[in-house]
Amino acid sequence: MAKLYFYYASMNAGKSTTLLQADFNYRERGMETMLWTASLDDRYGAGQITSRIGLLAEAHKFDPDSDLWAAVEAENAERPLACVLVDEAQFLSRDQVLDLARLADEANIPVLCYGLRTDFAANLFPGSAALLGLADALVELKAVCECGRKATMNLRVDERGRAVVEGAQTEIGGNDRYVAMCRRHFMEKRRVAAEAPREVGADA
Ligand SMILES: Nc1ncnc2c1ncn2[C@@H]1O[C@H](COP(=O)(O)OP(=O)(O)O)[C@@H](O)[C@H]1O
Ligand SMILES: Cc1cn([C@H]2C[C@H](O)[C@@H](COP(=O)(O)O)O2)c(=O)[nH]c1=O
Ligand SMILES: [Zn+2]
Repeated sequence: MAKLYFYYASMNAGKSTTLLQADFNYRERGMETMLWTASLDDRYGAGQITSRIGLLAEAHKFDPDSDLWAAVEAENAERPLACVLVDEAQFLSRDQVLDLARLADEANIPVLCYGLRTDFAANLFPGSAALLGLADALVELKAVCECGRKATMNLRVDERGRAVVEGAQTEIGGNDRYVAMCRRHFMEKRRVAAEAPREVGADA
């Protein structure tokens, strides 16, 4: 029976690299894959999965209205799929995760999702919460904090590198906006930022 996998990590842990490697493994054996990524993450051009080490591939784009069940079923009828690979899975809705689970259960297509566990405030993303609840297999990928511990958290920083403790959950960015850290250093940086006196004119 096919499974729904969730490969989760902080930023910079090699999620996109691992996805592209898995895709390559299937395709070099002559098997068909279907790649997806979030349309809102347009750092490298919408509809492209790019890893920091330079690998890249074209992908289908999902947004909150995308019907993943219908799109994958239609593709599978054209060319039988060995698996479906989804990057930026934290941005899936709960209903979309339910559709991915159904693709594994009813269409027998393995679905491999890659994404963040938590946001800059240590809260689960909707897609991650649904995947943690529904996936058959949870696999943690690892990044390293500046202190050498496992980096499980994502610190959002401003242009001067100071922690940002408030804001919208979604803010697209890369190494300029986020630093992967262990929990201890994540908490420490956020506490320092929360206690720092506000700059005069900061709201102007
Ligand atoms: N030039 C490079 N050569 C080898 N590894 C690199 C290079 N640049 C970045 N990396 C590594 O690639 C990883 C980030 O890969 P990526 O797939 O983009 O991460 P994620 O999708 O989890 O944010 C990090 O471990 C980083 O150290
Ligand atoms: C922590 C956090 C991240 N995001 C965004 C920033 C990036 O565009 C993606 C994650 O990219 P990855 O390197 O492929 O893991 O998610 C966000 O919108 N809000 C957050 O709190
Ligand atoms: Zn640390």
